[in-house]
Amino acid sequence: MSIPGESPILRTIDWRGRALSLAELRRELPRVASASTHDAESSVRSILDQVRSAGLPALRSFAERFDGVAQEQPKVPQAALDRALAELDPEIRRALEESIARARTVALAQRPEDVPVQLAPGANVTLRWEPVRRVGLYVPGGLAVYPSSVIMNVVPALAAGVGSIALASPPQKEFGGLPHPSILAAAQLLGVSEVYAIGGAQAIGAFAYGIPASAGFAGLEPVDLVTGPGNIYVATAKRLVKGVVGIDAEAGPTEIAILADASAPADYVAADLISQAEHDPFAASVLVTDSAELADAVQAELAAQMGWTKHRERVARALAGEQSAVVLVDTVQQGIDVVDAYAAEHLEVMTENAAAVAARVRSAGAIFVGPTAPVSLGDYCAGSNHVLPTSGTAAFASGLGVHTFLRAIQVIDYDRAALAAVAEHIVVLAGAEDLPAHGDAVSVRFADRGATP
Ligand SMILES: NC(=O)c1ccc[n+]([C@@H]2O[C@H](COP(=O)([O-])OP(=O)(O)OC[C@H]3O[C@@H](n4cnc5c(N)ncnc54)[C@H](O)[C@@H]3O)[C@@H](O)[C@H]2O)c1
Ligand SMILES: N[C@H](CO)Cc1c[nH]c[nH+]1
Ligand SMILES: [Zn+2]
Repeated sequence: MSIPGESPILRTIDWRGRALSLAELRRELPRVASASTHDAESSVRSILDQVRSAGLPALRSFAERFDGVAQEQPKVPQAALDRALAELDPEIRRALEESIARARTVALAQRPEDVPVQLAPGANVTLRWEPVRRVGLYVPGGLAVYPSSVIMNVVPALAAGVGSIALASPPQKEFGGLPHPSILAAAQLLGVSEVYAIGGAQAIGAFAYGIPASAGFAGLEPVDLVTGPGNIYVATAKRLVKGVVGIDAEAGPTEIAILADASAPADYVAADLISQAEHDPFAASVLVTDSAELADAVQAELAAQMGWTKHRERVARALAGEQSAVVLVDTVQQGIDVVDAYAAEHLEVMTENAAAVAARVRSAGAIFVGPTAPVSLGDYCAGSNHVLPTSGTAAFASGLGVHTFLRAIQVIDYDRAALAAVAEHIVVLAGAEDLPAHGDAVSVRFADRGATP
């Protein structure tokens, strides 16, 4: 299928006959978005500093500079939320409602139970799940607008029992400086009324540090946790405010890796690679295959499909970037080793016995099994969450879910007899650590206090 003389869309990394080295893989298939995150760091740091020190005037100036919007204050009035839902296209409303229903079913089922453990009569340790008090949810709106990300952020937060939710999305010039109406409508559908027209790093700063009230603006209370996806500026800002507030995983520019063998339909593979490349020029699309024939067929399909795909310029930049490639391997097992080392945000498995192969994968934000589970399904309507770890952080981080919005509190409840049973061990260990006051704090409870006067 490859067209002789036509240059391939994706570069090829030939890993056949080579042992896998994580360091080499990282060098040959770099996360360009991650490298650019470091470049963005100094400008993002300055944005955050200005938001922290100047508050509202800084937000105004960034809205003007980055979004081309003259903004008095960023809070979206309730009337605008009402209007957005009233005017929402009924077909889009039905699709959003289906997406919400599926996400909610999954999120509610994933709520963990408390874990009470009795170690002896009167000796109890319980793991108690408590929702985060107040969260700030970011919904992107630069190159594309993401009402689906409203759902992915809000539904698990509500399922976890978060009591206070603020949401921010970039102001849009063509909508009078408000976020896109579909975003407002999705927020209103979910009952979120604290919505701000703030984009990028400045939104993350506003959530982390809060914005004091001033004339005509009631202020923005700082949050305890910031979640949500975004471009390199958003991802960098989240990384920089971590510690001041909690963050979910890094959910930066989108990535798709596809592990496929000769059984995979080349047109599906190409369509899926393009689907995620259309998010961002920094998006990564990677095919890992043991079939040189499939690789050729996918290259030809990419060339054909790029002829008609709407955002072909963005897609072409993403596919031509160093972050995108075809990786040729000897076997599907070697392919599993490569995708494990790569730890993609999204991994599709399109091989014979896809479920069995997927079960052997250890690192990915989400795994899509077989030819009828494309990433687009998870983006909108699978019931799974599309806010997922990027840049290899899937090696240690998870996608957004109810767990993101919960904290595990350990509750220790020992009665006197239960404490007495371990008192000696505590005194001994405290002595071994040369922290005798720790032992004394136990011994005092068993000392004879004499008769009460
Ligand atoms: N990993 C995930 O879970 C996930 C999910 C959905 C979307 N995404 C990603 O989210 C991103 C959305 O990006 P987007 O750009 O469309 O929207 P965005 O809302 O993330 O970014 C737009 C904002 O970026 C800021 N900005 C633009 N240029 C800037 C500059 N030069 N300096 C500082 N700030 C600047 C502006 O404030 C603007 O409002 C894409 O990369 C997409 O792949 C990731
Ligand atoms: N693929 C994105 C996650 O990286 C999510 C998304 C939203 N809309 C379309 N796609
Ligand atoms: Zn997508």
